[in-house]
Amino acid sequence: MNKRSIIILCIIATLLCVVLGANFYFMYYLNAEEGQLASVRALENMIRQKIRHLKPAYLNRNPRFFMFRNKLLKNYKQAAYENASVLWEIANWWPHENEIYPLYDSSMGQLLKTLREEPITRANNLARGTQLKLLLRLSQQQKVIFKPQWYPRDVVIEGVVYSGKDRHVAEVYAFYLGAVLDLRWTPIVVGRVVNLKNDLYAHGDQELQNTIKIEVDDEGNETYCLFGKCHYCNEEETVCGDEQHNIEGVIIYIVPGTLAKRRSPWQRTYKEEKRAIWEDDMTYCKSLKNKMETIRLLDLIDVAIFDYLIQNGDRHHYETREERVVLIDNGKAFGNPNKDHLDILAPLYQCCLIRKSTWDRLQVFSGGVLTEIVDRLSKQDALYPLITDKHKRGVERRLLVVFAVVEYCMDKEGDKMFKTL
Ligand SMILES: Nc1ncnc2c1ncn2[C@@H]1O[C@H](COP(=O)(O)OP(=O)(O)OP(=O)(O)O)[C@@H](O)[C@H]1O
Ligand SMILES: [Mn+2]
Repeated sequence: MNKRSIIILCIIATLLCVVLGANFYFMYYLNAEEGQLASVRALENMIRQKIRHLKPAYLNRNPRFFMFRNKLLKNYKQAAYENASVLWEIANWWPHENEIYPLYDSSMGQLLKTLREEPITRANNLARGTQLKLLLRLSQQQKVIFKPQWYPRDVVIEGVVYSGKDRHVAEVYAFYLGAVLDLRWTPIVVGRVVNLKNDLYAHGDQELQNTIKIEVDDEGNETYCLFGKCHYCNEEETVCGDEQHNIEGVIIYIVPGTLAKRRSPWQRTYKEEKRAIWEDDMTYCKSLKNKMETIRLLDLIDVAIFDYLIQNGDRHHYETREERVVLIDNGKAFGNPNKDHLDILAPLYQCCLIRKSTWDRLQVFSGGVLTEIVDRLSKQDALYPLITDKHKRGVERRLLVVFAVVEYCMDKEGDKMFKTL
């Protein structure tokens, strides 16, 4: 062999190695990805299987429910009051750690009435977060947050789980659902029809007034449209009043105390082409269990169940009050009643842990009772019915999924999955 042939042979060998190497790497990568996909699918199949074989107790009404129903209906029933200031003072003393209001308190029904009826005496833009919201003052005293209506109840938001703007009624629903499930970690919220002209523009500062467009037609009729001031706010996307200048919205009581914001370990990438580690790694919770206190993990698992029921897939950050998790910002729930994003439940099925009290409470509201009681409680709200029947069926369907996932975990972990922290 001459020198030239040797060089050519070497080049061919090197090229072969590179190509083969790349191929092997590619094949390895493919397999790894397939493996991950397979484990997610296997889990989904397991859950489907479990749902088909759920025990009757999960499907039927629980007789223990009646005891809870009467107390709930009594506690949240709107009641007359004399002095709103006194009630606000009481409510501002209520929060303890992440419990925003007590289990039972005769002031709750009165407080709800103050939020529905006390006059709005000041209105400003509130440029916190990314969505349009206002800071209102009631009776020159209590500050509350206002989120307006963007969509009719029956609109189906297509696309990814965090698509679209806020669904105002979701905040009210979250309040009652939290009360029912004894996750009293949400702000107190009521629906309210407010007048864009007389309540908001008339009591708005210059800045708010500058973000309200007033159009007058040929007959001299005015239309008021608010676009506000926030990250996503722009003059093309407005909330407009009807002929009387009324708009729907929700009044969110401000949680007293300091809130701290933290990145969720199950945060999405918010890029459709990029998946987060937790989305494919079914052992993701293992390392978290070492890094995070169990009480925090249990809080986040409660949050996951809550969010899954209402399909809030936008909890990129969670907030804490005195080191416990609060359920602030539930506006992105109820986007699409036909779709269940199982991955919102990842904290539950990846960690296979749940607070015993949450598990007991969920079972009290089996058999269609959960949406029934939220419906009964919210009958007094100005925005009733808060959600469509399709959404209600969605909540009930997902409750069964939660039961099935816990059954799956019980197979895997036994009773040690239940914690009392
Ligand atoms: N009821 C409340 N009590 C106290 N603080 C609140 C309350 N609601 C909201 N906040 C504060 O205002 C911030 C923004 O509110 P929120 O998260 O509802 O807005 P958002 O526009 O939906 O935000 P994002 O785009 O991040 O989802 C919260 O992070 C919280 O710190
Ligand atoms: Mn939000």
